Amino acid sequence: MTAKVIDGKAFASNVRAQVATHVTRLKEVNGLTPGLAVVLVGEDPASEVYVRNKGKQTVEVGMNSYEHKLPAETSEEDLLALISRLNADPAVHGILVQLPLPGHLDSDLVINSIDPAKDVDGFHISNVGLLGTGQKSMVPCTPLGCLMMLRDHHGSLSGLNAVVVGRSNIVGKPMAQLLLADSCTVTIAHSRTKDLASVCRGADILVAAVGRPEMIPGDWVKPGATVIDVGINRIERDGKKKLVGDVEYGSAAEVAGAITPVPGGVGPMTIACLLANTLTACCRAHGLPEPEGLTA
Ligand SMILES: Nc1nc2c(c(=O)[nH]1)N[C@@H](CN(C=O)c1ccc(C(=O)N[C@@H](CCC(=O)O)C(=O)O)cc1)CN2
Repeated sequence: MTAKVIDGKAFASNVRAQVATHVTRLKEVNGLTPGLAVVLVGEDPASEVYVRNKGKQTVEVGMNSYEHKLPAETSEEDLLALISRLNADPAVHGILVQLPLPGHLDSDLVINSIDPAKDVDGFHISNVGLLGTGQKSMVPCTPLGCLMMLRDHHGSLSGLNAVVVGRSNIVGKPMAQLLLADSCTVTIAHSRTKDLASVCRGADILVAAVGRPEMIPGDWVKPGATVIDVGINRIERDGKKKLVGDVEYGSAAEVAGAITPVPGGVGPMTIACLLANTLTACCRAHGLPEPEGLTA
């Protein structure tokens, strides 16, 4: 079997087009323009690229983008003061602090200082709790993107065996909650899981989010399974720099029914879902109906 390749770039472009249509209507009918504030502390090169792309795509869908670039040595007090101002600003519907933060800043403290209604990353402890208890929340962007692609491919996910490899707060745990809410039977596996290979072989849906280059080979994949590769690992091979996922793409694509590539799979969906979440936050802030198909 050769797997169907799930094209995240095309999917993300479609999500952005839907967001743009809603934004146009919000402006025309309600006189509202959703606004997203992105805060970057320090000069991490990958983060700078992500933040630049976030700002560019925010403007492209017709929203207002507010970028705050702070020096690496910014104090916690100054960062919290900025977030407090953004929380109070009615033009800002979404706030995002780019991760990772420099080591002297307490990420949990910073994230939990964001107004949960504006927490478009879905990382605030209130949103984590709401998601875990099946209540309306802001949903983390990467898992939301994975869910959209899975729903599109399968229709219903009900009753499917899903294995999520990785237990991070940003991807693994929220992904598992979303799959559970869609009535999958969910296993969260990780580096200490016994016989990880056979756990993975039981998965109809295999989500790899461990951050270890090509850790999952094709013979861990159940024939016909859907493989969602969240890994973004920069490696050097034959003297060339390369981006690979957590799954060994070549061997897995021979066995799987469908698979996301790296690059061009899950990655582009992260920013598309950030825009969708900002739109959702704006609609909720103004008591308007939420955009259909763009939330969990
Ligand atoms: N506050 C947050 N910080 C971080 C998040 C997040 O969701 N919120 N996620 C990642 C970085 N990230 C967005 O911030 C992100 C990662 C990857 C991509 C992407 O499009 N990847 C491309 C490859 C791009 C490349 O060449 O590097 C792909 O997979 O095709 C977008 C956004 C950590 N921090």
